[in-house]
Amino acid sequence: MIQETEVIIIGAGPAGIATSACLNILSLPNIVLERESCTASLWKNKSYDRLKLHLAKQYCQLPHMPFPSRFPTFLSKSLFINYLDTYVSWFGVNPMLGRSVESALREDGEKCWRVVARNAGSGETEVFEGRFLVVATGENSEGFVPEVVGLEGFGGEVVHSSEYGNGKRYEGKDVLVVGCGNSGMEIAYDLVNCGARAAVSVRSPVHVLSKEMVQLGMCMLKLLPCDVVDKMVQSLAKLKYGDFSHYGLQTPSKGPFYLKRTTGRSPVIDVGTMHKIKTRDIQVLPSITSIKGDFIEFENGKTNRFQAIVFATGYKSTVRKWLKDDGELFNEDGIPKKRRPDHWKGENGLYCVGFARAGLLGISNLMADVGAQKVL
Ligand SMILES: Cc1cc2nc3c(=O)[nH]c(=O)nc-3n(C[C@H](O)[C@H](O)[C@H](O)COP(=O)(O)OP(=O)(O)OC[C@H]3O[C@@H](n4cnc5c(N)ncnc54)[C@H](O)[C@@H]3O)c2cc1C
Ligand SMILES: NC(=O)C1=CN([C@@H]2O[C@H](COP(=O)(O)OP(=O)(O)OC[C@H]3O[C@@H](n4cnc5c(N)ncnc54)[C@H](OP(=O)(O)O)[C@@H]3O)[C@@H](O)[C@H]2O)C=CC1
Ligand SMILES: O=C(O)C(=O)Cc1c[nH]c2ccccc12
Repeated sequence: MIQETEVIIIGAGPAGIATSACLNILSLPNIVLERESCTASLWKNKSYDRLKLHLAKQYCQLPHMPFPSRFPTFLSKSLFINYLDTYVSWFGVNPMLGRSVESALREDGEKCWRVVARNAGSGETEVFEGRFLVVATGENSEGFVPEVVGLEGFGGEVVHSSEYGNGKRYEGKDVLVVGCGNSGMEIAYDLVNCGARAAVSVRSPVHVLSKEMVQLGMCMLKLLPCDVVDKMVQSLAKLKYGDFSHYGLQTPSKGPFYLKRTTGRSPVIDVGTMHKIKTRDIQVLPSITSIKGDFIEFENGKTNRFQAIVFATGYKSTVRKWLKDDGELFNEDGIPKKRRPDHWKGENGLYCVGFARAGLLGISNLMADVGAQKVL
């Protein structure tokens, strides 16, 4: 049996549920397909316990439902999840859960998209057809772990940051966190607070700002050019944190907001990690070259023993595995070829949401991007 609708939305994270809500308001029939057993699975099941939103709440709300004024400026994960659950029920979003999309294609001459999904309950495949297809599977669909010589022989525990809840079971252990993005830097801090000895392996320069500096920068960007804002927040960062190069952390030559705009890479928003690096409670180490048993060798030639590794090495989009005939919308990494605000619209009824390289802010801005082009 083929299930027919107007719009098929793949993914029930913040982007997918926001899209369905907007369509429900317009009374446009839609089906949301979600591979996991709940909505917003990244937030509910694949992020560490102490996670808080780094951006102020006005940058993280979904369309048509502002956060209540009683909510704090920076929401905890649980408050954000409560908000998402309320959003889903308020706008009648009703995803079909346990449906992992295996292919989506639009054959030549056909007027609709045909989507095949595996039902986790029955194990059978199901077919859906719709005039429009919205890809909302996210930039963080799958954890990325790099190939490291000798990793398979490592004796300790190895997890990706998406599997890390908290540091309780690492108490008293030596743990290496690979990657110094927001996940890696916060997990290292959490590990030390839980009684582990943590080190972070860093391969590239990184900006570190406080959440207040980011908030100030975002306000100033409405009035001032990016390079001026970058200079101001970098001066504030230097005043607050000082020079971290002698601890092993270099600063990029381009500014933090310029890099966010041009590459999507976020600055690290410090949650206390920098102080722990200063007090040498967290060690900064260079890239890994190889692993021999429990010993990990680094680019500076030094070798240290670790009992666990957390790969906080980022994520991959999985669009390329199942989306066929996407025209020119996505590149080979499953990320839109065009930059915001032109990134969301493909051809033949194909759209994507949540790929603006701007987190929740990109989803929050969705209606502004669409409105600016007068499509709806
Ligand atoms: C640890 C962590 C913390 C973050 N914190 C912030 C933050 O504080 N602020 C911020 O702005 N951004 C943050 N982000 C970025 C985050 O990705 C976005 O905020 C937001 O979750 C993106 O929403 P999304 O709906 O586009 O993607 P997701 O939330 O990833 O949702 C995509 C959904 O698609 C489903 N899916 C994937 N493939 C398939 C398939 N083949 N078939 C069916 N369903 C599928 C997934 O199961 C998932 O539920 C964070 C990311 C991580 C990893
Ligand atoms: N509270 C919040 O708001 C939070 C937000 N986030 C957001 O979620 C998204 C994902 O963040 P995150 O999980 O930190 O992933 P990121 O992609 O931001 O960071 C990955 C890190 O791993 C490094 N890395 C990748 N491959 C290798 C390799 N082969 N060897 C060594 N290092 C490697 C990268 O270095 P390189 O720079 O050299 O590529 C980078 O430092 C980001 O947008 C982030 O801002 C995450 C956590 C908390
Ligand atoms: O949390 C993220 O990864 C984001 O992309 C959110 C975000 C959007 N614009 C920014 C500018 C500076 C820091 C974070 C963000």
